[in-house]
Amino acid sequence: MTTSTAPLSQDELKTLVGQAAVRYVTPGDIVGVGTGSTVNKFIDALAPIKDQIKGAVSSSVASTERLKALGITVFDANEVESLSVYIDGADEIDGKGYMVKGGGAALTREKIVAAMAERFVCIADASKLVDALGTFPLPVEVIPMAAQQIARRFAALGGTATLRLKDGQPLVTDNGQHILDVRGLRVADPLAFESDVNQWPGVVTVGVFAHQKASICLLGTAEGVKTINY
Ligand SMILES: O=C(CO)[C@H](O)[C@H](O)COP(=O)(O)O
Repeated sequence: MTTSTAPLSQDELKTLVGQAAVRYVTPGDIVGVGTGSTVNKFIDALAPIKDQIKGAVSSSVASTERLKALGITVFDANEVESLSVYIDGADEIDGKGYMVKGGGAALTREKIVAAMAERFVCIADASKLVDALGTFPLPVEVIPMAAQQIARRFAALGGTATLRLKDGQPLVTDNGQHILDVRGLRVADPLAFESDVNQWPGVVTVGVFAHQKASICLLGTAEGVKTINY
């Protein structure tokens, strides 16, 4: 008789990488924690070792609430000088560790916390690995009064920017701003693209993470968790 094993679902792959990320947490750490469904698995996996860590710096209201519900202390980023590790998901990650992030609208705080950390450990299921960034609609957090001006600048580059909505209204981020999702862009040079767009008046943060790229990716695959070092 032959037995076949069903392939792991995307959710199961997220659980695997969330659990695998715990080994990058050192006792006594304050851990940088990202946002999203994959990070939620990591937060859940932190719970059993919560007494071994000092706490976390969180990148969103949602992650803060989840951490606190598990009894993990959440520090304000201003109270902490640096972090040894920041753990977060991605919408896309390429072969150099450059990422697109912001599908969960938390990109600005994610970049701030990532910038505090010595290492960025990206946790992602295999669907997030890409040859080149640009298929996932690029999130850009913007000051509302600048949204149309910024959308026109993306149109000049060949992109189509749409205001992200929630319940029929413009989504308001944790920072009180709006999100544009830009389709049809090719991000050939992520470092230059990030620097350029971040200079546009009214852009709070562009969701290309090239200056704050991943140091390591824990990729959930059918064969298990693959560790990619950049
Ligand atoms: O950037 C993010 C949130 O702003 C997330 O890391 C990204 O959207 C991936 O989310 P998920 O783990 O739910 O697939």
